[in-house]
Amino acid sequence: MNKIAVLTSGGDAPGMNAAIRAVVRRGIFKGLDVYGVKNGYDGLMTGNFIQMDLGSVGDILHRGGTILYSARSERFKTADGQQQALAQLMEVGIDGLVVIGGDGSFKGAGKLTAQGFPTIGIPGTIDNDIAGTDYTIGFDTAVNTAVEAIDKIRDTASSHERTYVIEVMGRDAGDIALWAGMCAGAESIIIPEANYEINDMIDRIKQGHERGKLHSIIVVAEGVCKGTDIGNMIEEKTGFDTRVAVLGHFQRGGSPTAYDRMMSSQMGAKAVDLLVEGKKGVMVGVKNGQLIYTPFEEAAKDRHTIDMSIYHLARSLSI
Ligand SMILES: Nc1ncnc2c1ncn2[C@@H]1O[C@H](COP(=O)(O)OP(=O)(O)O)[C@@H](O)[C@H]1O
Ligand SMILES: O=P(O)(O)OC[C@H]1O[C@](O)(COP(=O)(O)O)[C@@H](O)[C@@H]1O
Ligand SMILES: [Mg+2]
Repeated sequence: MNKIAVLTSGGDAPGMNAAIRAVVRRGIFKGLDVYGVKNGYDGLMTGNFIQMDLGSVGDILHRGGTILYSARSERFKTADGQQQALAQLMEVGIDGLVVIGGDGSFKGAGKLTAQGFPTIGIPGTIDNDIAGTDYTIGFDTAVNTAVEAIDKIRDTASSHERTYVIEVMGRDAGDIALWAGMCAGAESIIIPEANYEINDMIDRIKQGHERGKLHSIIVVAEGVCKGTDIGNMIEEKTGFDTRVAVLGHFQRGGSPTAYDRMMSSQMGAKAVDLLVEGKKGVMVGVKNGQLIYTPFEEAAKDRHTIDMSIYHLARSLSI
């Protein structure tokens, strides 16, 4: 293994830059030439490579986003697109590729491995929705951003005695909603992993009101429904003054937390070490605090699980 490349793909996540830095610096430390691929799989197909030196990743550890840019590429999903990417990798003489991204990106990386090209994945998505790892880079920062926003909304909700529905990100997963809801003391948390009963939620809001709790915070994961749908139902069934806030892409930006920087640094270095050891077709992950790796197919086969004990605890603490 002499030359490796790294790219970021799918939705960006705070900590991706820290992971790029770790891949580049660990690669150079191990005597490798390291290339960055710009614009994810799009750049792989068009040969948008740049050689990275130690200074190229200076001053990025603390920055959100990704200096390599990210993309979602429909063309790369085709066999033709994948052949084109392999041809570009051959032309530059790249021996191994590190893909920082989410579940979709690893399906793509798996296709390259199936053609014999060594690829290693690093889980980078705010959604924390990847099986084979307890943690994905960016989740902690996104949750902290959401909690900070909800705390601020609570101030005004309380002053105006309003009910607030807050829609957070999570395409198919409720992790951000669960953690943000728990940590910001939401009265109800609505996630795709648990059946929600609208009447139960309404009863909880009404019971709170009867006890003198005149504002309520409901957190809903975007994967369940729109916050406005819940807001309209609440207003209709309670008559309480209700507002809806959609946190949106705000959750994807910002300086990564210390935890995200730590995970990015460890996973980035581990990915390079695995390539050097001759591993391919695996995703780096963390289980019970230990760095591990899982074949892409296994990570894709299993469904990511959420800790439902947190859901039940949150319900019991927000009565
Ligand atoms: N089945 C697939 N085969 C090949 N490439 C894929 C496949 N699924 C996704 N990809 C590639 O990975 C990119 C990122 O996937 P996406 O699901 O958008 O984000 P994420 O990786 O964050 O989950 C897609 O735009 C596409 O180029
Ligand atoms: O940036 P886009 O294309 O609007 O995508 C939004 C989606 O991306 C995410 O922010 C992150 O998801 P991925 O990491 O799978 O790309 C989801 O929470 C959200 O549903
Ligand atoms: Mg995804």
